[in-house]
Amino acid sequence: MADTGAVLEVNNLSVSYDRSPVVRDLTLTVRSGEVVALLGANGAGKTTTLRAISGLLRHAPGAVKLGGSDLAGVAPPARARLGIAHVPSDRGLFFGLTVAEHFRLDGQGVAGDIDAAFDHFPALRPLKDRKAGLMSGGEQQMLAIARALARKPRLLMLDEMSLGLAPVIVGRLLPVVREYATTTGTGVLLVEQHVHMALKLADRGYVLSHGELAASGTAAELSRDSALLAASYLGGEAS
Ligand SMILES: Nc1ncnc2c1ncn2[C@@H]1O[C@H](COP(=O)(O)OP(=O)(O)OP(=O)(O)O)[C@@H](O)[C@H]1O
Repeated sequence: MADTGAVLEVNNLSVSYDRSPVVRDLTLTVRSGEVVALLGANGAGKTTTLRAISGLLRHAPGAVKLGGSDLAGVAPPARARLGIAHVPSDRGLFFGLTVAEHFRLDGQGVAGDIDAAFDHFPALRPLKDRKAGLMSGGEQQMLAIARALARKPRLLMLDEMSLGLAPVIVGRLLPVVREYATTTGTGVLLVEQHVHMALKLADRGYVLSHGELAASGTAAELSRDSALLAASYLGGEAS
């Protein structure tokens, strides 16, 4: 088990689109081996937060640190090389490419790399030569996550991995992520609509409301405070 230092530190992060602030003064931490849930209603600023951490949106100096190093001014590809893997909600796949070709595209072409990725998701193994566009939503999400894991990230960010998937499928994917974090020390920041499912396996969580931090705590604490979660969530999923 790796050390438990902070992999990601977000300090007073503020992000604007065309000068309208969308994320305000957000501070959060993801430690090595932790799964941290980032929760909140539609439009609360979760995706914007992940995009700023990836370097796709500008942020102030000191607002995003990876392993203690300030990432201000570091471009997205360089952040990826430093160990940030970001799986966007559309999964970032190429429908005309096969499973194996996705790994080759990422420079993970050797059999050992692909095999290690398939160890996390054995269901992908027989689909090696299948085009992503011909796979089910669950299989596509497995590929998207396996691709990210094959890069052995220090920080894995998953945006709405459950989008379009049946809860039973999500219930199979999330434990793989949990196990990966625990065994490798990778920190995971998980944006998830299925609040209860996320809090069941997360260590801690942060709740965003209108771009600001509305609550934070251990997953157990947040799960108990269903009134607060529901209030922050508008949709009332937390009841
Ligand atoms: N490219 C953009 N230009 C302008 N405003 C944007 C842009 N992307 C998002 N927004 C706005 O920023 C706010 C936060 O959006 P964001 O996607 O970060 O929320 P979210 O919490 O991830 O919600 P969702 O679950 O709907 O994706 C919303 O009001 C959204 O309309």
